[in-house]
Formats: sequence, C-alpha cells, structure tokens
Amino acid sequence: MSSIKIECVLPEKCRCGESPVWEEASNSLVFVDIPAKKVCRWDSLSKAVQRVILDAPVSSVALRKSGGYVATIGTKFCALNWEDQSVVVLATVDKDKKNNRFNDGKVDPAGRYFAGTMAEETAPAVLERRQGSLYSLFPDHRVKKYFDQVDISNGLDWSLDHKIFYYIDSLSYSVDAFDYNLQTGQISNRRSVYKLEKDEQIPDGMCIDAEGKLWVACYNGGRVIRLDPETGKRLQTVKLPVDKTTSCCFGGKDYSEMYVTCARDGLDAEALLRQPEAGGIFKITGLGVKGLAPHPYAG
Ligand SMILES: O=C(O)[C@H](O)[C@@H](O)[C@H](O)[C@H](O)CO
Ligand SMILES: [Zn+2]
Repeated sequence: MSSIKIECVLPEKCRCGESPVWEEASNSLVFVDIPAKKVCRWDSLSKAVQRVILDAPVSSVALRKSGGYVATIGTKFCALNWEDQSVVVLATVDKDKKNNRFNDGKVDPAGRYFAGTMAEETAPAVLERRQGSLYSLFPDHRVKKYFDQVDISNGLDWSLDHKIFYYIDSLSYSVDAFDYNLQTGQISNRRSVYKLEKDEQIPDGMCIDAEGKLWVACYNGGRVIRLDPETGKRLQTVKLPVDKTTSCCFGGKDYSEMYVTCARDGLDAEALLRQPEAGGIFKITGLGVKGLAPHPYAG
C-alpha cells in the first residue's frame, strides 16, 4: 500500500499557475503564471527559483532540444533563451482575433509543439465562446491548424503507443480522444473518453502515466483524478488543499512524484483565508505510479 503525501513545495502565489514541466537536466520544475506573464524554474535540490517576466500572458512552456525553452506567449509560439531572457517569435496564430491568447500546450513524441487558443477571460471561465483553435508548431516552424470552435483549449497528451491524442476543451466537461498519426501529426475520429461529474467541476491540465492512465487537474474541484481512457472509468481521486487546481505533471526521481499547479485568481478573501497556499506548487508522493519524461520541441 502506498501512502499518499501532499505538500506545498513552493508558495509562489501564482495568479494562474500552469504548464508544469519537469526538466531532468536541472532537477527543476518549469512552469508559468499566465496573467503574471511569468515563467519560473524551481530547482528541487537548492529550492531556488528563477523567474523571467515577459511582455504578454504566457500560457505554456516546453523544453527545446537545442537548449532553452519554447513558450506560448499571447498568440505567438516563441523560443525562450533562459540565459539572457530573450524571446524569438517562431510563429503567430489567430491574427484576426485580437482578444485571443494561447492556453495550454505540450510537445508530442515527434517534437511538434501543440497548443490551443481561447478568448481572454473577463473572469475565470467567463469568456466569448468558440473563439479558440488547436494548432501545432512543426520543427520547421510551420503551423498546422486542426480545428476551431474551441471554448477553452486545455490539457493534452499522447498515449504510450503514440496512436491516440487526448485533449480537453474545458467547457465541454469532457476528456476527448483522437486517433493520432505520429508520422504526419494528423488527428482524426474525435470521441469522448470521460465526462466529468458535477463535483469534479472543470477539466483543465492533463498528463499520462507510465500505465497509460490519464491524470486530469480539476479547476474548482480541488483535485486530480486518474482515468482509464479505455474503460471510461475514474480509477482514483486525489484531493488537494486548494480549489483551483490547474495542471499536473510527473517529475522528480524516476518521474515518481507528481507536481500540481493551481490558481489564486477568482478566490475571494474568505476563500484565500481557508487556502493560503493557493497559487503554490504542490508535490504528491506515494502515488505508486510513475510518469514519463516530457518531449522536447525539435525545432
Ligand atoms: O488554466 C487555464 O487553463 C486557463 O487559462 C484558466 O483561466 C482556467 O483554466 C479557466 O479559468 C477555467 O476553465
Ligand atoms: Zn489549463
């Protein structure tokens, strides 16, 4: 029997922490705070944090094979040089939608950077609907658009055999699957693999574990849930001491720990008193299952 332990390892007070990514080379967790326009790197050994402030909302970050990171900033796919904090724009999307920004993003097993867009929110989950689209940035910096009509483009990951792409449009309250062609980056045959229950609230970020099961952070649900995408059943619920859990990834030694990000925005003074660690980075140990190393962008 594993005994689960949950601790806030970094009280960062993120307005909207997102996109946790484990960087093995530096024993660090990299993540963003979207409205604070901030990318952070927390060294799990020294506990030191480095922060880079950008000039637009930064919604996701990913490793880059050639060094440094890639990030989605505003409506741009960008390269981020950590040493000199410089940003190079690789591609821009949604040029006709001035109120849009990117949201969650992740790199596929072939090194393509997938990310979707959404209209800017006036309050959490309050926004003009169907303004978003899903894109990927190929290693040659070409952009592919998959579909539009997205409300809040969110969690994404790929099956262990790379034949399925899992995707969340938050306001559909569903975790969806597509057939995936790793050679071409094409998706097809959309279907739902799990519909959230009422108390699970809004599905947000997601990651897959080494057994092929999905972990979904539930915004306003204060939990991560483990799903079997083959049976459509929920296998496990892990509650956290904060309501606005936004995303999760595996990291640490052999990817045996889970890191969870969360938000402070949208919590009133009373809620903040009850959850002073809101916006912090949480580490969950004792889950008894490991995750996978993140894929670096190949371009
Ligand atoms: O973290 C994200 O993915 C969004 O940018 C957030 O704003 C929340 O998800 C949203 O408010 C709830 O659906
Ligand atoms: Zn999200």
